[in-house]
Amino acid sequence: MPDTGPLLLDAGPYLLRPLQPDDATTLHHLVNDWEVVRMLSRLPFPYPRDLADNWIASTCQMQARGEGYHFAITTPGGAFLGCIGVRIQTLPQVGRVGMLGYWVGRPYWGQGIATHAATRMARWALAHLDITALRATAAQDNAASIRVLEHAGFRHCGTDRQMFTARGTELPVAMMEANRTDLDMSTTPIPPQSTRKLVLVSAAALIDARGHILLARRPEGKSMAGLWEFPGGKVEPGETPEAALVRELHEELGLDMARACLAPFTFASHAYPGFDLLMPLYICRRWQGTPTAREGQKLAWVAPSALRDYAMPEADLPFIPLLQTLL
Ligand SMILES: Nc1nc2c([nH]c(=O)n2[C@H]2C[C@H](O)[C@@H](COP(=O)(O)OP(=O)(O)OP(=O)(O)O)O2)c(=O)[nH]1
Ligand SMILES: [Mg+2]
Repeated sequence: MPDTGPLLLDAGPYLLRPLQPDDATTLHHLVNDWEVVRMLSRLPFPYPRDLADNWIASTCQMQARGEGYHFAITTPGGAFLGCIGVRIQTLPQVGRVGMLGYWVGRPYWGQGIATHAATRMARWALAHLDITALRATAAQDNAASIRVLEHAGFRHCGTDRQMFTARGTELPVAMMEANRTDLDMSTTPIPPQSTRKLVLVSAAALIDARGHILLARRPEGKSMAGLWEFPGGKVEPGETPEAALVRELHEELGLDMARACLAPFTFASHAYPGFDLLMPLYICRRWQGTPTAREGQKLAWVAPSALRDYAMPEADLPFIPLLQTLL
């Protein structure tokens, strides 16, 4: 067994420690959740209670034999949040690699826990284990997990298909890899919350007499080029969100409208890899002029039921069901 140093790791505000037999009840309670299990390739659903005991016992054996290292993710106070682990595999041509896997209980989603844990675990594994690289797979429909791996410094290295026991079918997966040159072992890659940039963007759902919504396709050269968005743009210093939107709709589409025609509808709050987006979405049914693509963007009037056919930035996805309900 390699010298791994103490197996109590700090992961930002969380802790990683080896699994213990008395974790079984909480582990079972959190993992026996369809939304969790459906993203994990080898786990059955329902997840039987005794599997939790057996799994924890097997992680102790794997660790003793130097075959795998599995940790509980906890708060500093010891509350159990999820699991993360690396299992060593020897692949032809590649040699020994660590397969990274993790899950976080649904009540704790959206807090960056998996990112902190994966970031720490990846660095720990490459620093302490005799492996050439770490690999991980995530179902293609698990965007959150793919983002976690990207944040932790993994690169996309291909696609594959994997059996997902709970879903009873093979699914496409993203294959991701990180080696020692991918990860800057000396620094903590997650910026502290205070250094992340918050970007305020105002956007509009322009709705015509038929109840269709105007989408604009972000042009080449802009970030997220090719995705369909709600027209709008960044709020400049000193501007109100409404004034910014009136200005943007004029600049981008040649429309004129009164601020009073913008009705606040909902907002998006989304953590992109490089910044946090806060984006109020206004509903607008009255304007002057005909929307004209002034920035080389494509425009489309889209029926609410067809919104899902247009690839959108991740931040916008929660808008779709809300607009479908409204219209
Ligand atoms: N306008 C708009 N931006 C969105 C949407 N969804 C989403 O994630 N964004 C992101 C993309 C950008 O990072 C940011 C808006 O930036 P932008 O590039 O459109 O800003 P802008 O119109 O002021 O243009 P620029 O002068 O900065 O190039 O918000 C959306 O539905 N509409
Ligand atoms: Mg814009």
